[in-house]
Amino acid sequence: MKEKFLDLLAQKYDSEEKVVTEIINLEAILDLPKGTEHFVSDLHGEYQAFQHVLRNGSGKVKEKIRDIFKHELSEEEINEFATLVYYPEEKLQLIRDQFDNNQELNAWYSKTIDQIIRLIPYASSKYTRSKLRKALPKQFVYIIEELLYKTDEYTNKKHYYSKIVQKVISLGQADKLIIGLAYTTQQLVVDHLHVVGDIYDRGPEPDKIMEALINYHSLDIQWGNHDVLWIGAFSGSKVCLANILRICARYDNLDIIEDVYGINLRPLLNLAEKYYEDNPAFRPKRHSNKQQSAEEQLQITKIHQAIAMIQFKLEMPIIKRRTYFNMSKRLLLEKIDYENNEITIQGNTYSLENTCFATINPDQPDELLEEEKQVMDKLLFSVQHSEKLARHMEFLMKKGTLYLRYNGNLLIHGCMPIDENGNMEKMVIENKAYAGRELLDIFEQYLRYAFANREVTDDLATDMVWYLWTGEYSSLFGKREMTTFERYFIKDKATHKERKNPYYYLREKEEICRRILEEFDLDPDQGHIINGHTPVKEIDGENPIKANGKMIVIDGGFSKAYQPTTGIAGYTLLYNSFGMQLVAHQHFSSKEDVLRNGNDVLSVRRLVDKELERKKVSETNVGEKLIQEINMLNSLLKYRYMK
Ligand SMILES: O=P(O)(O)OC[C@H]1O[C@](O)(COP(=O)(O)O)[C@@H](O)[C@@H]1O
Ligand SMILES: [Mn+2]
Repeated sequence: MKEKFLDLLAQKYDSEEKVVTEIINLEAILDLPKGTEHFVSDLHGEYQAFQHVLRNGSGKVKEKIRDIFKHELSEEEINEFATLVYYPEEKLQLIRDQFDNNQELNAWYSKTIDQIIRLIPYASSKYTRSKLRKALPKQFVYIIEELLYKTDEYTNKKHYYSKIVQKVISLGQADKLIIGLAYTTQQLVVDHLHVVGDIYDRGPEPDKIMEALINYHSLDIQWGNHDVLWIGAFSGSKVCLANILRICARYDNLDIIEDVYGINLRPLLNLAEKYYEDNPAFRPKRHSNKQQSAEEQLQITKIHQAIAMIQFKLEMPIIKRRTYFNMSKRLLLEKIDYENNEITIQGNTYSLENTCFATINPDQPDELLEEEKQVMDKLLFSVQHSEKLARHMEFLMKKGTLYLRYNGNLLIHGCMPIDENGNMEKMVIENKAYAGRELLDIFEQYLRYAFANREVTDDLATDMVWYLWTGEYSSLFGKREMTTFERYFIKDKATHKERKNPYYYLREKEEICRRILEEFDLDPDQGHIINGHTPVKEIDGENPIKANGKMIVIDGGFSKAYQPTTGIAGYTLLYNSFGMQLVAHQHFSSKEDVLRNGNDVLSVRRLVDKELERKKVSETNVGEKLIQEINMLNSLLKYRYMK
């Protein structure tokens, strides 16, 4: 077996020199400082704010510019230059408009090309030449390398370099070169991105975030509860589908469904028009600047009710067929006194407000009307046949996992379900108990199975994806129940409360975090848990760094809808060879504001951890793989060349 494998490897490395060169190359990489990891979470459709953070590397781009040019450029010029690196196309356009003759513009080009060429070696100092080459704009690799590797000792070459730059400008290539190098810089500053969940829902442009991620050079995703809801819908779960439509209606984002993913909402609208009226509890949240007519608002309000009622009905058969989901408390449509418009929950009776029960048969409240059934069948068909959605969901599956162990840290969107004593909570699935890492692994297996078998819509795997959205032992939800029904129909706020898993107070304790890290076979002295999911209320003095630095919560709320409660516009985390830094972002106004005023509200930094010695690639996940490769190549060297 081993010989067979080595024979195959020998096809690629077909000479002694090739094997040796690769070994030397890999050994050299192991000795380089580790690349910068960038962590973001809870993007919630806020593409503009997200891409800004992505483009500025949470402040790293400006930091590099400042390091090099602080003695040469004013703060204003540094801001200008940084903006050019973030948004090269738009910034170039603005700059071109400022000059009224070509001579001045060309002088600007020449100065700028020189500056950006000086930035590249600094930004790439941690990488091999080959990695840098891969990050360069392809059409200009030769020219850029000539410019990069100039040495001042041969002054007679100086003329030659300025000739190259002049030629680039006179041939009208300056813009393209600057744009290419700006993206190279962005790419060099962050080596790898982690998206710790919740790309979808609430904000208006999750699809654009997905496109940006698809085009990003290196990343992984830990699914959030909202992401699995979309995966569930695509995998055939009608209740997940009803939920995503309900949330889109609630946040006035139905154009994502219709215009972006091409799903026809007409049948749903017809149903909604037939059975529903205006209803204050279902009017869309006004959080965008979108202009909307009264008629449009009314339509959305009706759709919102139609789909919410379908959702409540669809939940019931699942709760009944999966008793171990332990959700019988959520069979609310059965607990309603339809004559008196009241509901009794755990012995307390509440009157119901803003009800819209026209499609409910009180004798069998979970029964869908024939029309409702047809609407859901059509919607599911269109969802599963949307090419764009398929591409986005496939990418989520390819890059995503429920949790990730990476460079000693545990990345997980929500929580590890634990009890008051910090023990891993057990869930019995099909007569077998699972807890801790095993539970998360089985959840992920079900999710992958549901995705692979999309034509089946009511098997355990498909139901389980919905459980991940709302079940008490879901590591993504982390609460005991979701009180959507109560929030629509019951005034008493006490019924709206969603009790959190004990994890959310116990994670303040170092001891608990250490136990969880151990559960995942991670070194508790070295590792951290990195969570998203729960907005950190900076406004109330909540600290995102918990448990003596073992726990870091980076959901500061990109989501505009949640910013008033957090008082901040999101946290991100950076982890480079010197340690970890938490970055707090202020409210992002707009790209236009950044472009015109260089307004790039500087992020506050908090040091999470400082490495005593600079961390090298050899100590990382990537390093581990490289060491394995080196071992294989050494075996090949022995086997083939007797060395
Ligand atoms: O703010 P909304 O739209 O009412 O949503 C509230 C619902 O969202 C959730 O908080 C889940 O979403 P998050 O993952 O963003 O917290 C539920 O627990 C809750 O019922
Ligand atoms: Mn979440």
